[in-house]
Amino acid sequence: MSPSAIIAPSILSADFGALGKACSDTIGQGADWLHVDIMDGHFVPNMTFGAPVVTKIRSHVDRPKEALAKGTFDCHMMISEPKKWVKDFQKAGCDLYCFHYEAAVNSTAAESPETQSDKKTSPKELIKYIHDQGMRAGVAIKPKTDVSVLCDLLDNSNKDEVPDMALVMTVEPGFGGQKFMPEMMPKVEALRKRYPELNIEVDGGLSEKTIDTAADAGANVIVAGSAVFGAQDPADVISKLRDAVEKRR
Ligand SMILES: O=C(CO)[C@@H](O)[C@H](O)COP(=O)(O)O
Repeated sequence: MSPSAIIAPSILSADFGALGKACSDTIGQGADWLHVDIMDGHFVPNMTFGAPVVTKIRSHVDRPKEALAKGTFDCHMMISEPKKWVKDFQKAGCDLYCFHYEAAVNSTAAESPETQSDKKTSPKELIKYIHDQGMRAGVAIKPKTDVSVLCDLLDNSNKDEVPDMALVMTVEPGFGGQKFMPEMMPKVEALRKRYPELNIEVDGGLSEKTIDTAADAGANVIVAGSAVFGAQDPADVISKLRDAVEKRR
């Protein structure tokens, strides 16, 4: 049986002027996780916010002890230097640090003084580093990236270096409100077939109209920004997204 449905509203579509309340409201409306889009204006052509904002919004959400409980902060790091910010986000209350494979393989920047000699960190080293800080690690791929890069990481026998979640982007990262790309579904199908228990997240253009396609392919972690925060009844949308995933398990 595949893992249970996890609905993670993307707060990119929330009211940034009242972000703390928006986060606690969406958890109250049935969301499991909060999907927090971190953009640096370099890896993607848009900017959001950094760790200090995560610290503040974290204080608005109850945090049960279990790591994968309601209110898990699922931070989607659309940034060019993913290793540089691991410790800051851990301190801020991030539970799941999801970096982009493309950023990790291209990152050549020096980070904190302790890692300055280590100019390049491989994705598997970065996963271990995230685990060492006590967070779960996710790896995201952009639409043009082949799913085989995720399989290579997931097939590693050293569990410390294996991601806890795979994120298949269903839009080009950078903005909310874009059109879902159904042509990404073969990636999700391939992952689900090979890793029945993996948390597979899809992100971009998910709504009541597109959820069946994603759920049929095997996605169980559903990110939805405009569909939830733009809804008259967000609780109803969250419930419908969940039902669509659950009925296929
Ligand atoms: O990562 C991103 C965009 O880069 C997403 O998380 C979007 O914020 C999802 O928004 P919708 O497509 O659901 O409106």
